[in-house]
Amino acid sequence: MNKASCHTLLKRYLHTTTQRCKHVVPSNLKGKGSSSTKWVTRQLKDPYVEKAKILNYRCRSAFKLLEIDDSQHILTPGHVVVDCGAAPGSWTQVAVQRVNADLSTPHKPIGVVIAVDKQQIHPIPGAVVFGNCDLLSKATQDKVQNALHGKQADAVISDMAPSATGVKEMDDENILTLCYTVLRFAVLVSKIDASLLMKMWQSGFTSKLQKDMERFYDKVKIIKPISSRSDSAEIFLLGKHFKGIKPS
Ligand SMILES: C[S@@+](CC[C@H](N)C(=O)[O-])C[C@H]1O[C@@H](n2cnc3c(N)ncnc32)[C@H](O)[C@@H]1O
Repeated sequence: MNKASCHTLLKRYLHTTTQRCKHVVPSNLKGKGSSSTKWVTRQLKDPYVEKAKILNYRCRSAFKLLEIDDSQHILTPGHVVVDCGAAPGSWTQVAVQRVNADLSTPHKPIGVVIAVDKQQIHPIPGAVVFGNCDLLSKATQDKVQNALHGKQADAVISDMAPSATGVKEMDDENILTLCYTVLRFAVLVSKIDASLLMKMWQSGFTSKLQKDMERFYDKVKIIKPISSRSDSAEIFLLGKHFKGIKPS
């Protein structure tokens, strides 16, 4: 293949992939010839990208949640789940499948999944979606709480991440702000025994966050799924068995 047709092929692939999973193209790579080519090459080699296309997931991230849930059992038929930072929607797709999976008892109540993101989310059958809604704002948090119609969440899951600036200290602080927002929100909307799964970038703040989660959850562990790229600082903190808020 000559250089021109290779470039056309990569451009076409980049176009179709970004239609599915816009946020995955790191903004600092967009428009930069060799870096974006490197990114496309990595995508082409990534088996999870291909698998996501075959299984109709909007994003390769689906496999991280599938993998975590297979071993940790966070999502159960009938569950109420809040998915924070949900766009383009692959975690929501997985959650909808898992909370509605019990076909053996047709009258069992079906699960509820509420998805929220500050970007647009295209409709996901079986989920209530709030796109263009920033979870840092009280208005968004109120909207999600109202959509729960008095129910409490069995699981709050968050794959939220800020746009990376490239300045590590700033990026670490930005994701930490998101994590504490999710923790506070989870404490507000969760039922006793609920779970909280959230993404964090490994940093000096990780153990403090883990300790703070332990005030509210019986068990807190750090998970790095195989499907999470090994060169990424991404980790997931999982809190299980929400203890509720004890009066001090
Ligand atoms: C890695 S993506 C999530 C991918 C998603 N879990 C999936 O499987 O499709 C991170 C998302 O966090 C969202 N996000 C970042 N800050 C946010 C905020 N303050 N409120 C809501 N969403 C936010 C971004 O817009 C982005 O869509």
